Amino acid sequence: MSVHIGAVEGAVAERILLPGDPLRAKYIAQTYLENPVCYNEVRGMLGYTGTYKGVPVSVQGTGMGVPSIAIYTQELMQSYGVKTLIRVGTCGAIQKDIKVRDVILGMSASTDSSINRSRFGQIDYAPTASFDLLYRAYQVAKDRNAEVKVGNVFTTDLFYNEGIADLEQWANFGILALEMESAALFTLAAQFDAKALSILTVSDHILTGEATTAEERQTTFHEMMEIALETVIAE
Ligand SMILES: O=P(O)(O)O[C@H]1O[C@H](CO)[C@@H](O)[C@H]1O
Ligand SMILES: O=c1cc[nH]c(=O)[nH]1
Repeated sequence: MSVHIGAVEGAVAERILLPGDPLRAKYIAQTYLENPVCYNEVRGMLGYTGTYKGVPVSVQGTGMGVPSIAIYTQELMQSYGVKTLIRVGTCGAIQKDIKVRDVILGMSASTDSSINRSRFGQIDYAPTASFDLLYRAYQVAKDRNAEVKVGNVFTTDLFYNEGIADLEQWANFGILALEMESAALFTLAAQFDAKALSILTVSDHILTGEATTAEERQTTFHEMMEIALETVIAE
């Protein structure tokens, strides 16, 4: 057991999907995994292990934001030996040519979070996904004829950022979408010599105001879930 995860040793697979929403974790486990067993209910942050096409795979909710995902991913790698981590999250698009429900592979994650400034002082570290996972996910998407966008996402501490964030500047510098966890995931995976990637579905468009419902975010982003599962078992 670790501080925030109640699983016994060996109960978590080396390969894991990480949605922010614990009910998305439950949905993925019950929809895609064979014989899913719930290994964690501490704080309602559900975690399951089962098999996907015969390969042991876990799926663990991480909660929202950098501090929350940092706790879960560090404990998963440090206490349970997790080695391959794919975030399956939602994001808000800030580019005109990206639509609601599009899938984004996060290659890198810029951030306004202070967490890496605490770690690295004046150095601007560049949180980067695993090339192996990114390449594999891109191939999986192409084989399925799924269009994916690949690029730099923005991990923000502020979900409600009206009047604070300069979205136009971020868009002009190539940011595809905003979310709240990838920079921490990529940084910690590097520290623990693990591989990480973020696969995101656009749940809302920040420029147009188009949005999906909580129910849709929980249960309908199948393209992202299936690309992630096919990628994680190939590692
Ligand atoms: O849908 P998830 O994976 O939680 O991701 C996004 O949704 C939450 C905000 O609504 C943040 O966690 C953000 O990163
Ligand atoms: O972090 C997020 C997630 C979805 N939509 C947003 O605008 N921000």
